[in-house]
Amino acid sequence: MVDVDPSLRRELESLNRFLRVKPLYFDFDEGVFVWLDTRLIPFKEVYRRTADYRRVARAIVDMEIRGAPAIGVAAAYGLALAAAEAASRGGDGFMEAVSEARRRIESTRPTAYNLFWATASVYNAVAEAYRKSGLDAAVRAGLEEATRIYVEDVKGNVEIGRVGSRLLESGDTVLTHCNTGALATAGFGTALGVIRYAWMEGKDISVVTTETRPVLQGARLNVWELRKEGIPFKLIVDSAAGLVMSRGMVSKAIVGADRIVSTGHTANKIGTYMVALAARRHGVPFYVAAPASTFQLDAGPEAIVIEERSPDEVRGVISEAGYVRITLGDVEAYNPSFDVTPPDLITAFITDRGVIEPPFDVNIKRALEG
Ligand SMILES: CSC[C@H]1O[C@H](OP(=O)(O)O)[C@H](O)[C@@H]1O
Repeated sequence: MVDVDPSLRRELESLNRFLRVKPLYFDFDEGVFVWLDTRLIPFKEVYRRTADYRRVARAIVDMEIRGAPAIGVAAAYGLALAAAEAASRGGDGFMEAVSEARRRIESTRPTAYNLFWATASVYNAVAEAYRKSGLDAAVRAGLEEATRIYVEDVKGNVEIGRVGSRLLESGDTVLTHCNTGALATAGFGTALGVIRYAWMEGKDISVVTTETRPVLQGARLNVWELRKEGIPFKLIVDSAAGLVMSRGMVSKAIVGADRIVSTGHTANKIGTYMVALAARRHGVPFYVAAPASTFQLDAGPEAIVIEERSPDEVRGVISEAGYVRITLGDVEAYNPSFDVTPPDLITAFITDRGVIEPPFDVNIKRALEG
C-alpha cells in the first residue's frame, strides 16, 4: 500500500463522475501504474501495469500511451516510480538515479511539451522533499506531485470542455483531427472534451473525424470514443478534409496540440496544418484546445522539435489483424509525426484559463502568466 495525502485520494474519487474511461491511473494498493494500450483499440481493450519506469518509457515510445496530456501524466508517474525504486536501494546515489530516470523518460518523444513540464514538476518535488526530509518524504512527494498532475489534467479538461462548449451550438458539425479525447489525456479530453461536454449539455452536434494516418488515431480511437458516447459522426480519409469544408459539411474545426509556443505557433498531429489551411480557405473557424501545460511560454517556434517516427508506420497500418503492410517493405518512407500551424490560421485557443484570441503573442502570456 502506497500512501499519499488523503485529501488527494478524495479528490481523485470525486473526479470519477467525469471519467468516461480510465485510460491510465495509479493503483495505490499495488503501487503500480496502469494504462490502456491504445495500439489495440478499438479491437481489444487491454490494460498494462508496471512498477518499472523503464516500462512506462517504452509504452510512451511505442505509443501504447499517446496524446500530449496522457504522456505528461505517464511521465510524471514514471518518474515517481523511479524515485521509489531508487529509494529502495538506499540513499547512496538517490538523486543521480532519479536524474537518470528523468533523462530516460525525456528521451522518449520530443514534441509534446507536457512531458517535459511533468518531469520537471515531479523532479523538483522529489529533490525538495529529499533535501528537507530524506528518502521517504521524497518518494511520497513524487507520487503526490504526479497525482496532482493527474487531477489537474482531468479538472483542466473539464474546464476546457465547459469553456469550449460555449462556442458550439445545436446543429454544428465539428471536424476534428487525431484523437484528443479520453485516450489522449487522463480521461476526459481536450478538443474531443469540448465535443463531449457540449453533447453532455444536450447540444445536438455531430462530428467529422479524419482517420489520421499513419497511426489512425481518428479511425481507431475517435471511433471508439464517439461510439461509446453515442455522438453521431462520420469518418473521412485525411485528404477529404478540404472537400467536406468546400461543400459546407463542417461548421467548426477543433484540434488538440502537443506544444504551443509564445507566438501561438502550434505543433500538432501531422495533417493539422492542412486542415487549418482548408478551414481558412472556406471560412470555417479553426480552434485549438489545450491545457496550460501544453504551452511553452519562454520560447518561439524554433523550440518545436518535430518527431520523426519509424517509416514502418507509413508502410503499413494497425488493423484488426494487427500490423498489416500496405506497400513494399523496402520503400523509402518519410514519417514526420507532427506539423506546425502558424497563428494566423488559428481562430482562438480554448484553454482551462478561458478562450485566448489574437494577438496571441500578447494574449497567451496575459492569460497564462497572470
Ligand atoms: C490531447 S492532445 C493529443 C495530441 O497528441 C497526438 O499525438 P500522438 O497521438 O502522436 O501522441 C495528437 O497530436 C493530438 O492532437
